[in-house]
Amino acid sequence: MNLETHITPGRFGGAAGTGAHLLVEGVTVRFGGLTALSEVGFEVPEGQIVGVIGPNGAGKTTLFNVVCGFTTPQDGRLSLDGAPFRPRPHRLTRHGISRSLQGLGLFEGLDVLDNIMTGAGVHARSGFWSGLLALPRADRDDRALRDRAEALADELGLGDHLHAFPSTLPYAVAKRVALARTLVSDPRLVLLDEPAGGLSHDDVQQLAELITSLPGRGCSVMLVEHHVDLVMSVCDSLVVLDFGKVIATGTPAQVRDDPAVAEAYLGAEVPSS
Ligand SMILES: Nc1ncnc2c1ncn2[C@@H]1O[C@H](COP(=O)(O)OP(=O)(O)OP(=O)(O)O)[C@@H](O)[C@H]1O
Repeated sequence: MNLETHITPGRFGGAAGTGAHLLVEGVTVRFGGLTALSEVGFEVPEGQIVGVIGPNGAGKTTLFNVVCGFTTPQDGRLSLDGAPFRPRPHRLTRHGISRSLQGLGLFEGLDVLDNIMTGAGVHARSGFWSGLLALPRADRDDRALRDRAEALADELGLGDHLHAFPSTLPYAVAKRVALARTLVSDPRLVLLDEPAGGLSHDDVQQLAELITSLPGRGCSVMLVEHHVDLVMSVCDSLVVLDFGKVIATGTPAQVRDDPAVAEAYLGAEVPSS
């Protein structure tokens, strides 16, 4: 479906920076006898959009899970802005990182605005005790977060849906709510896992517009995606995985012309544009 809304230029609040620098080195993950990732290395430079692609079972989700902290590699290192980084899923926002998972993952009992606000993470709120005791600082923080979530919802064309519940929304709108939730913490690195899944051609166009706006808003982006056209059109560089190994890296044009990539996608068309 066509949302008939467009991304309103603007920013999500906070000063635009350059985005974080993520470095992944020598990451190996084994599940029993199966090596899902073998000495994988790549980087997401400051303010760049880096796509991770590869055929089914190549290791994309496993790599995403390593960067989110869902999976601990048997070997390898991560660093963020030059410092050693050991990701923990519930502490990502403290590092200025935000992620969107496959599908929606929205809270059915919360309306759109509250769903977006959950993306700020607990650290954005006042301390537990001041919140529990309803101290003024908790109210102030809550209002500021609410204002930020509303402004972001407006930017993403969700202003008319603030008090709707997720189950009443068309899929593409709900997907946009999930993205707004990812962005409300004002991240410096956004990790996107198949954001185009289930979207129509027009919706993917709008998603491309949003993703390409992120570096200008102080975000670096790691994009794991099956939708090769999207990846080719928005990414500064690509990492191609096959059977858990990096088989190619480079600009979209370099990767498209790489025979190893064509072979890995055997039968699948590597787009010409
Ligand atoms: N928890 C797990 N236990 C055992 N094997 C796993 C586990 N997670 C992934 N694998 C295996 O690791 C390999 C890489 O899987 P992964 O899901 O990372 O690939 P992918 O590139 O994301 O695939 P797809 O595009 O189909 O989602 C596959 O062979 C998969 O079966």
